[in-house]
Amino acid sequence: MSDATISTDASDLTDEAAALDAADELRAKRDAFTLEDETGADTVYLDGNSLGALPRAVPARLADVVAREWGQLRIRSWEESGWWTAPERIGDRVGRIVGAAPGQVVVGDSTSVNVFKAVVAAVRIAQERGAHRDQIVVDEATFPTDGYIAESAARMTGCTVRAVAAGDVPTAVGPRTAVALVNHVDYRTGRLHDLPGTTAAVHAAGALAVWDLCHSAGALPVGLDAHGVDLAVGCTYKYLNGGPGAPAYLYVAREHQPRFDSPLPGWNSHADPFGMDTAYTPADGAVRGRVGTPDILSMLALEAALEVWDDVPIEAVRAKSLALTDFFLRCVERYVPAGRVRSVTPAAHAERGSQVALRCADAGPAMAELVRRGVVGDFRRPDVLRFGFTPLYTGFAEVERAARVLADVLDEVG
Ligand SMILES: Cc1ncc(COP(=O)(O)O)c(C=O)c1O
Ligand SMILES: Nc1c(O)cccc1C(=O)C[C@H](N)C(=O)O
Repeated sequence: MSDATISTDASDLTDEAAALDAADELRAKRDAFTLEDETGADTVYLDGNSLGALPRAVPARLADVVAREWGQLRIRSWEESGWWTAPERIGDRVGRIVGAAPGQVVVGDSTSVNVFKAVVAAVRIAQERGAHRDQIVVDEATFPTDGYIAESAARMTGCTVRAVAAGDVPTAVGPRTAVALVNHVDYRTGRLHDLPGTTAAVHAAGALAVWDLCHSAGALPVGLDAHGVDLAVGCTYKYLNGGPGAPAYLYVAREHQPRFDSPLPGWNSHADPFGMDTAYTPADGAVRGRVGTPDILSMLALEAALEVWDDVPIEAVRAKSLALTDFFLRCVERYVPAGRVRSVTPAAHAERGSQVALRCADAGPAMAELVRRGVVGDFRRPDVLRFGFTPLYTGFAEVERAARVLADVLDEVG
C-alpha cells in the first residue's frame, strides 16, 4: 500500500522516526542483511523473533563450503577446513553474545534436543547432591517443546513436573527441587523474566537453573557467567540470524562440566572418538554436550552469520531494542483507536524482551492482511499479533510505517 492512501496524521512521528534513524549507531548494520523481497517491494520485516533475515555474507560462504571444502577437499575438510571442531569454535562465538567465557558453549542439534540433554544432566547433578530431589519446576507459559521434554525427562529420572508462573519460580523451589527450567523471554507476550534473581533463588534452594534463551540471545545481554547460570540452551535462527533450522546451542557452566552426564552420549562427545572404543569415556569440557556428526552446512552458515556481531556491543543492541519497542508502542497508541488492541508486553523496560505482542479481536485475519500490505509479523492463536524487533536491521521509519498500516488494517478488518 502506498503511504498516500494512509490518512492518519503522522507528521511528527515520521519526523521523529527520521531523527531516530539518523542518530542510530547500529544503522550501518542493516546493509549486512538481505531485506528485499522477491517483488522488490519494501517489506517491513518484524518476524526476526521467528526467523532472522539472511546475512549477506552467508551465500558466498556456503557456496565455498559446498564447492571447495566439500566438492574438492572432501574428507580432508574435517581437519583442514576445521569441520570437526566447528561446534566448539562456533559455540565460543555464541558464548560472547550471551556472556559465556570460551569453552562452555557447544553448537549442535535442535533446541528441543538440547533441552533434553540439559534437563536430564541437571537432574543427575542435583540428585548426586540429594536423591530426594525429585521435582522439575517448569515455567507454566513455556514454549511447548520445553514442557513436553521436561515431562519426558521427569519420567526418565523419577521426577514429577511442577508448572508455575515464571515469576513464582523463586518461591516455588524448595528442598525437593532438582531443576528449574525457565524461558528468559516469553515467546508469546515478550515478557523478560528475572534471570539473575531467579537463578539466585534456585541456587538458594540447592537446585540448578536451566534457561531457554531462544528469545533473548542476540536481543539483550544475558550474562550467563556473571549470573551463575548452570545450564542454558537456545536456537540460532531468531536474533542470531543463523538460518532456517540452524543448529542450536548448549551452555554448561565450567563448574558443572566434570559432572555433566549426558543422556545422549554419542561418539562425538567421547574423549577419543576415533579410538572407536566400545566403552564410553566422556571428553572434557563443552565437547561433552555433543552427540553425533554435526550438520556442517547449517553450522558453517551460522558461523558466517555470526560475523556480523564482531564489532557489536550487546548493550547497544539492547538500547536500540528498547527504543524500537517504545516507539512502536507510542505509534500504536497514537494511530490505533483506543481499546482496539491491548499490549500484553510489559511496559517496564526491565520486563520487556525485543517484541511487542498485541491482543486483539480478529488477530488472524488482521495479520494476514498486514503481511499482504508488506508488514510481516506473526499471529499466535488465539488472539495475539506478534511483532519482533531486530536491532541490527530494523529502522524507526519502518516501525512507524508498521503502526500506521496496522491502524488501517484494524479499521478495515472486523
Ligand atoms: C522458547 C523456545 N524454545 C524452543 C523453541 C523451538 O525449539 P526447536 O529449535 O527445537 O524447534 C522455540 C521456537 O521454535 C522457542 O521459542
Ligand atoms: N522454529 C520455527 C519453525 O521451524 C517454523 C516456524 C516457526 C518457528 C519458530 O521459531 C516459532 C517461534 N519459536 C515462536 O516463538 O513462535
